[in-house]
Amino acid sequence: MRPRTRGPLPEAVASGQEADPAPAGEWVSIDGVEYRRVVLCFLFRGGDDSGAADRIHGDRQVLLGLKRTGFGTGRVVALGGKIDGAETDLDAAVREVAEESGIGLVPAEVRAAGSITWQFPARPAWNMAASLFTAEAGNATAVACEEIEPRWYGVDAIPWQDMWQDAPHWVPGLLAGRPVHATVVMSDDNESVTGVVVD
Ligand SMILES: Nc1[nH]c(=O)nc2c1ncn2[C@H]1C[C@H](O)[C@@H](COP(=O)(O)OP(=O)(O)OP(=O)(O)O)O1
Repeated sequence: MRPRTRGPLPEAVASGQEADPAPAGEWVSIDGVEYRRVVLCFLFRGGDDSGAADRIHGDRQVLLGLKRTGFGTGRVVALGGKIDGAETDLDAAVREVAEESGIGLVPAEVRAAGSITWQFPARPAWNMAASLFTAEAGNATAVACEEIEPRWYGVDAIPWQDMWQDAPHWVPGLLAGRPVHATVVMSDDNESVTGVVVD
């Protein structure tokens, strides 16, 4: 992706037939399309984090959460959310993990793991561009908050049916320890997927 501008929200994001008020947050223009800037952080524990090819087996687990409020309510998602003001993507990831799970990460131990854009052509106000991160959580305990109910899943027991429909296209790479760069275009129902490119 090629970010061209970065800054406060546009007043509205036009969809052709309608113009939704743009949700608060930081917006970025990529190849002429506006996206709200967000972060996602996949926390892991147990198993083998050495980069071995068979690392996805064994007792390795990833922390996901049931979204209870806001965008994506009812879906299982990775921890994350909007970038606030001038904070860095890394700072946003550390803050969101703390807010949504109570787990305090050391920024230097959080790894950049790529990027993804989600385009909702029928609802451009929902377009988002995420920086992806991964981190080891050790034996830290995850605590639920109002917005999300975190839960550990075996990396070979991911609840795909409860996640966004695009997740099976790009999450497995992260679970296998590979950085992911993906673009997703959602269908007009804002649920199914029209196009996905994953590098
Ligand atoms: N198609 C999609 N597939 C996916 O797996 N995650 C998606 C997605 N579209 C958006 N997301 C994620 C990215 C982002 O972290 C999250 C929504 O951001 P937020 O948690 O900031 O939304 P909220 O409306 O809950 O924000 P607040 O009102 O500030 O709590 O949904």
